[in-house]
Amino acid sequence: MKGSTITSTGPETISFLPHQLICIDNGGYISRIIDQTDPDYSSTRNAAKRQNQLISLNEDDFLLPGFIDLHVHAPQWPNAGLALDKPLNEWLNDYTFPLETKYKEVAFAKKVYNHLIRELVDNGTTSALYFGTIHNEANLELAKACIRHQQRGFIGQVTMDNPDQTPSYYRDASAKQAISHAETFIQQVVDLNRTADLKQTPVITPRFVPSCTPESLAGLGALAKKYDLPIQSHCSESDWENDYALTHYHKRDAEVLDQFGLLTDRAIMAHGTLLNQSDLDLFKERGVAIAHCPISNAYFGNAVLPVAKILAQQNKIGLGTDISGGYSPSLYRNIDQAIVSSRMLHDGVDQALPPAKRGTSINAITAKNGFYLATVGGAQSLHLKTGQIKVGYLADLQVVKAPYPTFTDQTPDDIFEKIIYHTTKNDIKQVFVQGKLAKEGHYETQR
Ligand SMILES: O=c1[nH]c(=O)c2nc[nH]c2[nH]1
Repeated sequence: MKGSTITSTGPETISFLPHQLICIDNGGYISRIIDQTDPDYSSTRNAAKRQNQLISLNEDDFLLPGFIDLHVHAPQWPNAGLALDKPLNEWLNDYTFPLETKYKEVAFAKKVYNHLIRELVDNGTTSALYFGTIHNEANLELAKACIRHQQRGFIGQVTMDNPDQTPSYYRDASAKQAISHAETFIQQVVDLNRTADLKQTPVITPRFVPSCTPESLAGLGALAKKYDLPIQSHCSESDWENDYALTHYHKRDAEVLDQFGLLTDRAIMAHGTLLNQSDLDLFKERGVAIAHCPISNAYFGNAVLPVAKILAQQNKIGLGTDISGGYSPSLYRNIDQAIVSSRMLHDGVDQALPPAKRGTSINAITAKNGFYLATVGGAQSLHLKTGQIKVGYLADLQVVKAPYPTFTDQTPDDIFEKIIYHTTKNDIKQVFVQGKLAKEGHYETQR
């Protein structure tokens, strides 16, 4: 591939390099990056051209790493944009659970999941961490849709067996049955992977503390250990959820998950808007990552996650769309919202207060911080060697056409910021996952 690359090199930094040749090996890894000043540049480019394997980007195209979405409720895609003004508990009971129960029909699952995965890939998302439903067969359709559309999926069979907090029409019959279904799903994905080029990963998925019994939480902790698998759940996502843990376990939400062996360095906890300092310290000690879902948090979070503080104290953190608590399938829009929310956290929101009392001491985040979360932060959270354009890393890439013409001279930082704020799926011309084309562009090879 020949063109300009933009990649995150740290929370505050990017590298912007024009005229690069990115060589990708047969396994889908970046094997070499050659600068135009390198004596091998012309011969390598010409050899690729002769073999009909050169993809050349235009001057106003840029090669970025694919994005990593750390929190998607796949079955909620038909509800994206609905009922966001309801409180979390009401939203779950009146909108979300009635929809999720429909996935007992495999044909419905197949239709929705194929549409969703296509949409996410078209928006530049090359890896994603999914909540499915309690239905084994539907979850398997989700894994198949990821393979079909060439996306690296991490897929959870959701566990929710607490009769006090789940409706009778949508719950696991017992803790024992929930654990057995979770184990069956792990084996089904292992079987599916035998014939798949792009491997999918099963994920241990207690929905959240309120919807599980202590027995299922303990069983899932044991299963995660037995198979050494990633774990996902929600943690301290709202006042209601925090109060539930305090009332029922006399512990904080994070401490309950920890008690059951669910906070490991492969765990990714969604939201965390109300994590306190001791929770964050516990997360850091255990290596737990936070999936920051800024659009969803604006509706259900009851607070703004202090991202600058979390980055400064080096907790693991990435970004999630949280479909359908978040309405947008685009991580670009979630980066934008993360920046906007952080500015409001810093400056404050109550205009009746004097400026000195209005905000907080937590700094606003930048486009570079957001880009880091959507790429490097996500990759670290999932233990993936991707998220950067770097030798030895997976070639998970997106080709973005600068959304608007440049009317004036622009620095690399200007170009980068405009891409972050303006890119829509129509500006993403091609997407590659593990070196293979996942979104068709209109490129001629060999230009
Ligand atoms: O944003 C959310 N979406 C959900 O589906 C959910 N379930 C528990 N807690 C949740 N939060």
